[in-house]
Amino acid sequence: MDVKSNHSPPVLSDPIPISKSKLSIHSNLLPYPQSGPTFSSGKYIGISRKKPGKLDDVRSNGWLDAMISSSPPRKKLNKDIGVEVPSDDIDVAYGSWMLKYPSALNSFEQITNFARNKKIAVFLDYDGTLSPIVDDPDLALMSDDMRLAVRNVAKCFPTAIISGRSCEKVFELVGLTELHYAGSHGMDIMGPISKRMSSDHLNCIESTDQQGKTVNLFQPAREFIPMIDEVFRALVENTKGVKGAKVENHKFCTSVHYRNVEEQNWPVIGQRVHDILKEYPRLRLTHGRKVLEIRPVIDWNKGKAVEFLLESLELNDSDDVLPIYIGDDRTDEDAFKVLREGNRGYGILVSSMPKETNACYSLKDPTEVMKFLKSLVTWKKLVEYP
Ligand SMILES: O=P(O)(O)OC[C@H]1O[C@H](O[C@H]2O[C@H](CO)[C@@H](O)[C@H](O)[C@H]2O)[C@H](O)[C@@H](O)[C@@H]1O
Repeated sequence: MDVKSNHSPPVLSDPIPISKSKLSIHSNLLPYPQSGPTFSSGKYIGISRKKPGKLDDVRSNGWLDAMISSSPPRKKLNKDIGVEVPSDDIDVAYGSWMLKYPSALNSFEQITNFARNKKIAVFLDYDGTLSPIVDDPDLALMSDDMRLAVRNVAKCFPTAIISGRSCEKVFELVGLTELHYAGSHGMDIMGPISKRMSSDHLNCIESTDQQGKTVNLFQPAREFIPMIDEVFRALVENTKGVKGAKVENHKFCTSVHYRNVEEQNWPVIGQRVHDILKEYPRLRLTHGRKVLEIRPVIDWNKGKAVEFLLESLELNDSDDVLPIYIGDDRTDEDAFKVLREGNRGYGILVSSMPKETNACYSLKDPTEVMKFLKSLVTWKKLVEYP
């Protein structure tokens, strides 16, 4: 199945400005390290209160560049596409970027023509996709209209939300029981009950969800819970002097937000995280939207979570199924890549800025996401009851 073949091979924009060989930095401290194997067990290293490293670390290993380029503000100078350009030029750049990643709304007919006689499965990211990006992560609420749109979609198509937040937190924010949830970048999946999945996958057990419904719980990074908790506490301690910094514990990963930190202190926050992470070779760093995300070095991500959920939902026959994944973040690229590489479905990037992506289509913001979800429901009803 050739979902969309008119796109050149994707180039990720994640900045890795210097070669790994030039500096002898441990791979977990380089930006966007490759996923590695799962480690069976082992004691983690306690944090030694050593002298903090020099701020040069975060400059030389590319962290600072990645921090600066994440979530660039609109109508300001844009460093995300490599050069600083005024906002008018950004609009022009956005227009030509959209030739490559057309609006999923304008291309709706093309998408649904392809979906005819197929089962659509919908995967949604939360922050920046269903809720707008706001300064305080605790206030990233989705609107009632959006909740209704997601609910209606979930009634028509198998639907899952795959978020960087903990499963509990994202369920608390969304509050819908009609869909499946995967938290911690897919490392905490609450999927449909499946005997085959629990026998095929280690770390997959039967459990009950918040409503007492039996679910399949898949937690491939279970053994890292104490380590993440330890690192979370160290991060809280080490960043508490930096005004605006906020640390979140997502059980299988932890996030350090710098959105509200003065830009002049970004090297400080980066360096503090760096100093802690270098004590934990089994953890790695990824960059989100003004957030540093620390997670286990295991071969698992949102792309694997999509594959796992498709299998759990018995939707992994790719000729018959069209998965659609909508997300805004770098971590969503793993899911876009899975869909693109297998020619399996459509990735839709939510962005109002030009960005390199593995997605096929784009939507500007959560408002457009909502319009797209509503259109899917209308289309489904028309197909069913013409
Ligand atoms: O995978 P997601 O559902 O997109 O989660 C990714 C991160 O989202 C949250 O942070 C982002 O949204 C915040 C609220 O709008 C914003 O303040 C922050 O700057 C963004 O990075 C969440 O708080 C993180 O823990 C998630 O990892």
